[in-house]
Amino acid sequence: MQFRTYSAPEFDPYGDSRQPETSELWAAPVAAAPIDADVALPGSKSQTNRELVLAALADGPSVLTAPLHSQDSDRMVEALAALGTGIERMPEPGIFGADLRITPASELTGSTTIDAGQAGTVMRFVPPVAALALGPVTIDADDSARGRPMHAMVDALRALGVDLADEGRAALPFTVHGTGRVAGGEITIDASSSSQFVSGLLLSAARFENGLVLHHSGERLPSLPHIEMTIAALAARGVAVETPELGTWVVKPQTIGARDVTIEPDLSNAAPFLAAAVATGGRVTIGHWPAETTQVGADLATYLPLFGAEVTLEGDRLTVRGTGEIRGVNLDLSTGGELVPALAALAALADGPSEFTGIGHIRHHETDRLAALVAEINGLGGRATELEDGLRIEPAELHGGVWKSYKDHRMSTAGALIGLRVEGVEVHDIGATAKTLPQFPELWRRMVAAAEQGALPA
Ligand SMILES: O=C(O)C1=C[C@@H](OP(=O)(O)O)[C@@H](O)[C@H](O)C1
Ligand SMILES: C=C(OP(=O)(O)O)C(=O)O
Repeated sequence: MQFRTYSAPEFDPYGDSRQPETSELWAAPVAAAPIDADVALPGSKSQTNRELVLAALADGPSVLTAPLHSQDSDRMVEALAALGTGIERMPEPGIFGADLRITPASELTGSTTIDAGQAGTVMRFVPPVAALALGPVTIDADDSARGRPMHAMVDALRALGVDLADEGRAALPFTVHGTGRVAGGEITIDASSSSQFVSGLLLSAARFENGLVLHHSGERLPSLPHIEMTIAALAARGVAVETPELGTWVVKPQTIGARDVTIEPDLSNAAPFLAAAVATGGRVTIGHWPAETTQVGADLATYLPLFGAEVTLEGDRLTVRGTGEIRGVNLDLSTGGELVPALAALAALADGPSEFTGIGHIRHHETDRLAALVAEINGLGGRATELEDGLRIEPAELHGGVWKSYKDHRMSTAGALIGLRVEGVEVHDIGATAKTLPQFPELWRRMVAAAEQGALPA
């Protein structure tokens, strides 16, 4: 018998991840001394949400150890449970919440509504799963996220033979009229606004009757490491994705294997913490750093030395030491758009000019991140300008003021980073960090406090 045991967290040391936007201003703590801290981080959003989808489509139960518990992962759990997946919280939670046991539905069922919240991974990974369910599935998102691009997914599903009602808008909300089967076949999409269209289609493709031959036709393809993460997650479950040429992926119809997986810490959420060491000439160490990973946050180990930091990896502990100097950098961040807010905040504190390019697509993230970063950095006296596909940030004396988050978790953490060095920065809506890291305010407070009291254990 199918069971649906997912319920509100009994163990949630940091409160409800569904917390509403707060209108309060959060006084960003100033680092009175160079940061000197060990920081432990919860699981990767991108890995958690991929493994949840694959576990729901697999041929038997899977256990996820150390998954993320945040708004984005909660929305994914709820979406898959609404389609009939059994998701059970295991006893004896770790410091960041319970492990999860996922039991696939014998038949995915529709006649339900799914709320993607703000999660790009839910809005782009779940529609193909909904197409495999029997009955209509309406997918919606927060008001602030309804404008995020969905046309590539709408067109792709229709080309694969799926009946989809979108009132001609190619945007959320829309209804997928699942019949319990997807024909599949060969299609071409333009994924230049988000790699998540490719990942979302590949995750479900092995369950399509004819598999999938997917071509990307746009002028650029951002976030390639995230597509590699999708391919690696599929490979670990026995599903081969062939890439006969750049921009083409082939998946044959096959079984997705059940598998127990330990989720890595979220290395993109490591960005503001590691950058804090650079900003204050201090030290931050993050434990459980994976030796090998497809997470793009691993590139921080090559990016931060360009700003003047020293980076060392001893065992599974990555340490960043600031040298007191913060250099300007020129970086193509097309592979790692989600690192931009933290690196732009660091650049705003640098002694020389910086340029970040290859990131036009981040105008479609939680907010238009190029416009938001320019507005907020300049609002504190900085000198940031928008480029066609990026940002230029020149040195300037910054002053305190309100830093707006635009409901974007990475804007909130970028404001906190500047606030370490600039007195009087008040972040509007630090609660936005609940999207992927509900513990952020507490972890940040402890990191800053550790500067005066000695390092906290990871
Ligand atoms: O597949 C994923 O898990 C993600 C892919 C990327 O999306 P884009 O390609 O839209 O930038 C990234 O920015 C996002 O945070 C997570
Ligand atoms: C772009 C991001 O999120 P999403 O998965 O919602 O696209 C992000 O976390 O930086």
